[in-house]
Amino acid sequence: QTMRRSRSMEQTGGKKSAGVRAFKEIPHTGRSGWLNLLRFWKEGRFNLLHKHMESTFNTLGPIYRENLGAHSSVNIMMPADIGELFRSEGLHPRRMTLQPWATHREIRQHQKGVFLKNGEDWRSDRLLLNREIMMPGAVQRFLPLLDQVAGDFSRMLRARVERGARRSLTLDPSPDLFRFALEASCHVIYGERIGLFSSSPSQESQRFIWAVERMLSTTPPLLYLPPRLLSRIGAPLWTQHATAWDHIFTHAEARIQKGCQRLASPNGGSSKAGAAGGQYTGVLGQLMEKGQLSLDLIKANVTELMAGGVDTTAVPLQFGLFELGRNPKVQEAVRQQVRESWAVAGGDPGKALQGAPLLKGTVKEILRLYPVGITVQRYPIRDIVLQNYHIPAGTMVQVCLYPLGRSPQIFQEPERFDPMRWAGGEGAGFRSLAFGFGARQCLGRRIAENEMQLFLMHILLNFRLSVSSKEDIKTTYTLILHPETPPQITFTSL
Ligand code: HEM
Repeated sequence: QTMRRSRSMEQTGGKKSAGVRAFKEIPHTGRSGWLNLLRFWKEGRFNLLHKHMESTFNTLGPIYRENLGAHSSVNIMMPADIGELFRSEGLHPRRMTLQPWATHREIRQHQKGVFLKNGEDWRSDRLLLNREIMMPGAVQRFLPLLDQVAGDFSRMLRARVERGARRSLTLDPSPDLFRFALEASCHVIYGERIGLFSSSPSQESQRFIWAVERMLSTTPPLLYLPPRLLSRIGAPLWTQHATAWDHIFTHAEARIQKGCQRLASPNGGSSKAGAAGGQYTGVLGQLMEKGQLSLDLIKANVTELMAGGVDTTAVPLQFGLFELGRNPKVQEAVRQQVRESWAVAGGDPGKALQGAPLLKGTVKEILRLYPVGITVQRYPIRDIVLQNYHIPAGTMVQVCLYPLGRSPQIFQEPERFDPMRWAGGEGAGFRSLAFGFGARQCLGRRIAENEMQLFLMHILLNFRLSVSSKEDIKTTYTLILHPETPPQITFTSL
């Protein structure tokens, strides 16, 4: 495909102006969405969507259109274009609706949380939730809870490692990482520890972890087919998807009921918001005490937070342990800073993180190379011009995070795992976007960032990490990006 542009656009410096005539068609991967979808299906390309995007940008240039089934998007990756998209997202930014999720809520008559809502309804709920999840005061409240879980995880692992004669253990840490992330989510959201680091974690939790994985993996193929039709004919894929969601709702419902009972008990509530006997009782407790959201909306949002909060942190931590293991010098530099900071922080997790900016850089670096969600979508509310192409208002524009993070046009030596790069100017302006951007960015961002940093802090204080092979990990996409085969990591006690 040749990528020709409007001459008059180039003459006006890329700004749409009165002199602009026809805009050329954006390069595309094929005109028919249904033919494209069939090709995707036949070639098993759904699981390699991130690689497909990367190679398409290499072939067609920094902007292209893709039609898949009934969906059509303009795909972009350059920071300047993303900035322009952000400026046109409006007061109620919209991303692509995950229709199978929405259909599940409608069929089961559940309320929708902020992930699925739009317009003023979304905005008013989101502003209330921000106060309990995103604002600095909320972070101060939940930081000690995350620190406790991360510290306990390290102690549990240390005890296992030291049971052997060699003070070292090689394992696939992914099952432990999922337990860590679920334990951390339950502590922050319900104010409750659920004992997942014991030798016999509950079956209920194992089922929850399984259900989230199944719900995620069945979403991408269902996105392109009409879920209402599939539910009517009882298609197996739809049945699996809906059953997985039902499990997730049942798990959340049980925890919420427990939380309600605890808060209603004589010493459960107190004059302090969200506190039971002066104790922080998690996001659920805060929301219930404030009473600004109805109980049904609290349930809907808490369920979404639980569904969105486990794999999204557990999976990048797998990649992170691997990258630190295969880059011993980087690992040592981060550990050095963490040790110094920990020594002066006096057990205060907030202070410890503040004094170790390389931890923040490490998390950014993990998400640059392995963004959990590979795209962020927006529908601009006004016509915009990207790469000299005219994009009408209402077009779905996708920011493609995987190609962005690995582009030599955007990052120097992008293949190098280098947390230091974020300390310099390289990070400025729409480059670190794994959590999205603007008012609609990830609601769990502060939880996730702190959870991952504290996890890595305790691991680096206790263990040296190594890997037997430095080969790149093959990745696969099932709504989130994860390793095709989880890497083995060697933990050696320090
Ligand atoms: C490394 C971990 C995570 C990553 C990379 C991530 C990424 C994202 C992204 C890209 C979005 C869309 C943002 C946008 O459209 O601009 C999003 C939305 C969201 N995320 Fe996360 N997420 C992570 C962890 C979490 C956690 C731990 C939770 C819950 C505790 C969570 C809950 C949500 C919710 C509720 C939304 C929808 C927000 C809205 O539409 O207003 N995420 N996330």
